Amino acid sequence: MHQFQVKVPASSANIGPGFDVLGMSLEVYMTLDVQVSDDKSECVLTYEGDGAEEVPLDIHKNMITQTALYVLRCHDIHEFPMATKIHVKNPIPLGRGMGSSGSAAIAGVMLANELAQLKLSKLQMMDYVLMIERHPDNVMASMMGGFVGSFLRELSNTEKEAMIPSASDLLNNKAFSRPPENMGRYTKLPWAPELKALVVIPQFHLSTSKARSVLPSSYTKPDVIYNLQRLALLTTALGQTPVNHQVIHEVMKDKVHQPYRSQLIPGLQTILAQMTPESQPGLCGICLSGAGPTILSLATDHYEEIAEKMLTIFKQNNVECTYMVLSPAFEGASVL
Ligand SMILES: Nc1ncnc2c1ncn2[C@@H]1O[C@H](COP(=O)(O)OP(=O)(O)O)[C@@H](O)[C@H]1O
Ligand SMILES: N[C@@H](CCOP(=O)(O)O)C(=O)O
Repeated sequence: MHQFQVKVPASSANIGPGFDVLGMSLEVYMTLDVQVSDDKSECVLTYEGDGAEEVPLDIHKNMITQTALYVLRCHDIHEFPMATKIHVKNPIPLGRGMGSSGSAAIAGVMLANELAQLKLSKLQMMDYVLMIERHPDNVMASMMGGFVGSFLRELSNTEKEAMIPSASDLLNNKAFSRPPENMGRYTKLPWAPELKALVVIPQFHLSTSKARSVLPSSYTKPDVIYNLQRLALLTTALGQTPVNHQVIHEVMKDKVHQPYRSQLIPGLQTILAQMTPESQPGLCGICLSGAGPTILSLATDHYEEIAEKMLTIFKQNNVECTYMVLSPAFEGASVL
């Protein structure tokens, strides 16, 4: 009997101006409890947690097991070992901007790595994750842990061909290509210990693909410079202690994705305009978490007051929410 547990944290990506660059892992974990026995029974997938009514239990339709089967196919293995039993416990809200799809892709790659004893490192596993997620910010933070900056190296023309099949076609075995090697690069960034993440989670879903589809294909030079200036200072400001609330608030502003996504998230513009360190003691910065609709606030205290103010504004826009106060998950994804 081979037993193991895969544990993957949620993430909050972008952190304002760091679109597709910055992300932080959050102490909300999805776990997979896996048993492989010697009997000849079928593979069984069970699930509890967010979205239980929508997550498919067919291993050829569930994103976690589809990802695992894709990784196995890349190693000329075409099925799970007989009698593999996988129980998923997932508190990460689906489709809310807390990295659920990234965490699912990571879990699937780590599942394959363990089942087939592929002995892939975290960075080697990231190549497979990036064939599914295609941007490194959320998944590098979940995989490596903490506050993380990342980028994708330039690919050769041959390597670019490997990226032609869509993630969906790879997952559904409608196309096949192996990942280019060492695609992702990252660095762990300092984090001020007094900073906590307050996530206010609207009850409606917003798919990342939808939220990416409303972004323009080009930007003005002033808007690019606006984000570059803030991004450069943000990576330092979040690591300095004591934190400077006013500086963090200013350098967490964005003009690359949030203005275009506000049409999809009622209340976002009002919240970003009204929530400042002056109006909300304890608040540092505030931004969309990933592709949304969740909003991330970084604060040093008064978390409940900050949350209640945002819940009120969302309620005025007919949006019901929940909230969590979280620290970064500094250890990232793991197999126990
Ligand atoms: N634990 C999971 N198990 C299976 N599928 C998942 C899981 N988590 C996420 N997904 C898939 O990813 C989708 C959400 O991905 P996405 O739109 O990128 O939103 P998010 O901001 O949560 O990453 C879900 O609708 C589901 O199809
Ligand atoms: N940079 C991406 C981040 C998506 O994060 P997710 O948690 O919503 O999957 C984007 O903003 O599209």
